[in-house]
Amino acid sequence: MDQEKLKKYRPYPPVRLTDRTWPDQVITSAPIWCSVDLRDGNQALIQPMNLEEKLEMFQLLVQIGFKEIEVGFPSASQIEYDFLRLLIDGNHIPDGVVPQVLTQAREQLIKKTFASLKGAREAIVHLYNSTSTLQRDVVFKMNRKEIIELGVAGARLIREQAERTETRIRYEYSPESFTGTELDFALEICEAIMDVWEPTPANPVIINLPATVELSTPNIYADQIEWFCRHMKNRDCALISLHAHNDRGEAVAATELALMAGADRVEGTLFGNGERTGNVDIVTLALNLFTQGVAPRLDFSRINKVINTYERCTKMKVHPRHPYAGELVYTAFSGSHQDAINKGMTALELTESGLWEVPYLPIDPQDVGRTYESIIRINSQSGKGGVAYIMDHEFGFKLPKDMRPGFGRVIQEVSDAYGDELTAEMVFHTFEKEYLLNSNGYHLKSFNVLKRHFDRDEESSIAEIEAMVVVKGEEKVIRAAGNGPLDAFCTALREGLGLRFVLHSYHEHALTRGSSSKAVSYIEILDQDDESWWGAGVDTDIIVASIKSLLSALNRSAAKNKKE
Ligand SMILES: CC(=O)SCCNC(=O)CCNC(=O)[C@H](O)C(C)(C)COP(=O)(O)OP(=O)(O)OC[C@H]1O[C@@H](n2cnc3c(N)ncnc32)[C@H](O)[C@@H]1OP(=O)(O)O
Ligand SMILES: CC(C)C(=O)C(=O)O
Repeated sequence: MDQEKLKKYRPYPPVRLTDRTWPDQVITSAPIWCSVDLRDGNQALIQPMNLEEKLEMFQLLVQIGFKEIEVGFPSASQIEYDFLRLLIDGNHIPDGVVPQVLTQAREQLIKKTFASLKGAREAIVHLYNSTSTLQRDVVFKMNRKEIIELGVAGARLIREQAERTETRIRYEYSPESFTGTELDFALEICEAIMDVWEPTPANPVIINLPATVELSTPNIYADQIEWFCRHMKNRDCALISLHAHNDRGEAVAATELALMAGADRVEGTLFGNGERTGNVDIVTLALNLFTQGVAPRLDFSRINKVINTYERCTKMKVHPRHPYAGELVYTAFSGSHQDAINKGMTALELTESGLWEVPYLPIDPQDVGRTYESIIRINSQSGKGGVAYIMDHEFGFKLPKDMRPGFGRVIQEVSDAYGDELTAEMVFHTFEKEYLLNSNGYHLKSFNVLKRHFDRDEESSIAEIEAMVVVKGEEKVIRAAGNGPLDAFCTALREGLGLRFVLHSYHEHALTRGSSSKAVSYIEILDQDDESWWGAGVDTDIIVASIKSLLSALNRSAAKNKKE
């Protein structure tokens, strides 16, 4: 980049706080949450929500468990005002949920805000004015004293109005653009406002310290919050609230560190909707707590429902890689991840610890209402572990470990040629084509066990079989005896058809999914060149499944020799 352009920017100054304590703190409980989806989120939409959408969003927020919801800026426009009226007149605000409204420190706006609240049981009135050096100079053209007077005048009017209404009013003040404000000045104006409102420990004020624009690394926001909490008078009369924006992509981290630094409350939005790069994402914050074993006191156990309502109301899309919620966040395409997840899921079935410990998956998808189905998806980056996972979890085929590399290579070839993701059905179809339906060489027409005797020790067990096998379109009857039907069939193939191979390994299991009465058999042979070939066969009769499986291996070997 052009070096000259760097001269336009300067580093953010650190906070002088050498004895900071927040790095040693651990978050052990959820903060008070306040959703600002209907105000900060809504004001950033290309098409702000209409009344129906606002109501649907409000009801979603209530279902999630928010107890404080900033429902708008009722003095700003008719629709914002009407929404307050709809909530109050329509009795849509459940007990225990407090609506919050935002206003500037301007007389007409404050009066209209109170008019909008008529009839509400309780409300938080949120006053703000900008305090940063930049806004003082450029927007307000006021010095520090005048900015304090503006805020204090607004606070006085709010108190007067609050004393005249039946609604129980709680107060909130934001020195807007706090992170662009000198800390001592932010403290001075907040204390001046608190002097007007006279909060008590039983009736505390909310002091909201917003990173209106995210300007620094998260540790500096945490330092600012710790500094503020340590220097303010009457700390016990205030709830310190955070309101981070995501301009540097660090809003979640900044909020977490600032909670460690002593804040009590968080304002944010679902999926981080909000001005520019958005507000802090409450879904991520809450589920980050959840994965540490801390109750988030918000319910995201049906995340898809939350996504659907959010997308419908805001007309925004949740990114496929959004933490905890994105379409792809519980999916591994790459081979080594799939292998590790497959092993982790299997280990989980065996452990009694009750702990969720699966590589690459920090949360159990089922805890947010997602299924395991999409954990592993197959494309050209995938490996044998992922393919085995799909065969097992989607279709109930537990491929023997030594069979997996061969089928993995088959899938790799198919996905390379296809150039796109393979669905689970395509994986299974490939398995069927490669192993179960590959009857182009030897094909079983009939199979009979003529005589069967077995003793306990299998020392003098004997079986005689007769089978009709179609070889290149021609039916051939073969017979032989052996110590079991499979052994007899091998001998019949060698003696009757002149085939040369050795049976190397054998596996079988019942198929529990789909066709519950069937079994699958997997057989590995070594051909005349000592090369290994796996086959598979499915049947209601396990012996027939093993015969089919042997023919499958022979056919695969023959097809390879034909190619050469
Ligand atoms: C960081 C945040 O998200 S803060 C919330 C921002 N949200 C919104 O602004 C959405 C809703 N706002 C609106 O619809 C409009 O801005 C309204 C209705 C509130 C006000 O509208 P208008 O008065 O017509 O216009 P506008 O917003 O441009 O007013 C700017 C004036 O308000 C002053 N002002 C801005 N913020 C404040 C404040 N918090 N307290 C007092 N005065 C303020 C400005 O200094 C400016 O004064 P000037 O006219 O003397 O230059
Ligand atoms: C009004 C304040 C809290 C705000 O939205 C911000 O600073 O981002």
